[in-house]
Amino acid sequence: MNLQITDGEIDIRPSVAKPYPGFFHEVGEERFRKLVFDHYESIKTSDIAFLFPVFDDDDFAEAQKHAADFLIEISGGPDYFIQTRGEHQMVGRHAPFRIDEKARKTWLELYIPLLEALETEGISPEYIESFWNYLDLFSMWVVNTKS
Ligand code: HEM
Repeated sequence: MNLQITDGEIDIRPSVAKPYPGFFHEVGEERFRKLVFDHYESIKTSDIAFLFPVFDDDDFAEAQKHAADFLIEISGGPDYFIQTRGEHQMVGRHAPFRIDEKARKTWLELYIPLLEALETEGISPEYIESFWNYLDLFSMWVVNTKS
């Protein structure tokens, strides 16, 4: 399975394909939520923890839920994010946070062991890769600060 991080550059926003719907269907909503939950848990002890509301359990749980709702929606699941948060506006929603290329790479790296675990659980590598490719490219959109 090929989970490589592409070098990004500030203000370069590539076109991005959504993950294959087969990824969400094969993983299932419960396991998908656990994936995003686990990613946020690993953020807590990472170099990018300072960007997130790690000192407020309720705010952190809300952030976790919003991220899962969004990724489920983008992966072909129910439109939870639009219903509760409105328009996606991901660039604007990330604008208050100083996100540089290094932070992006850390954010992505934290997904790698979690996605490798899905492969060992029997999820098709090509589905996992399609989700990864989405994260790899779309994460470039939210970089707003020079390293
Ligand atoms: C594919 C890439 C990404 C997606 C799909 C994504 C998605 C989201 C979503 C849906 C939210 C919640 C927005 C809201 O409900 O208002 C969010 C919040 C946030 N994201 Fe991202 N994100 C991505 C990449 C990143 C990266 C690379 C970083 C930083 C390294 C980052 C940092 C944050 C922060 C700090 C918040 C605010 C947390 C809070 O609610 O306090 N995101 N992201």
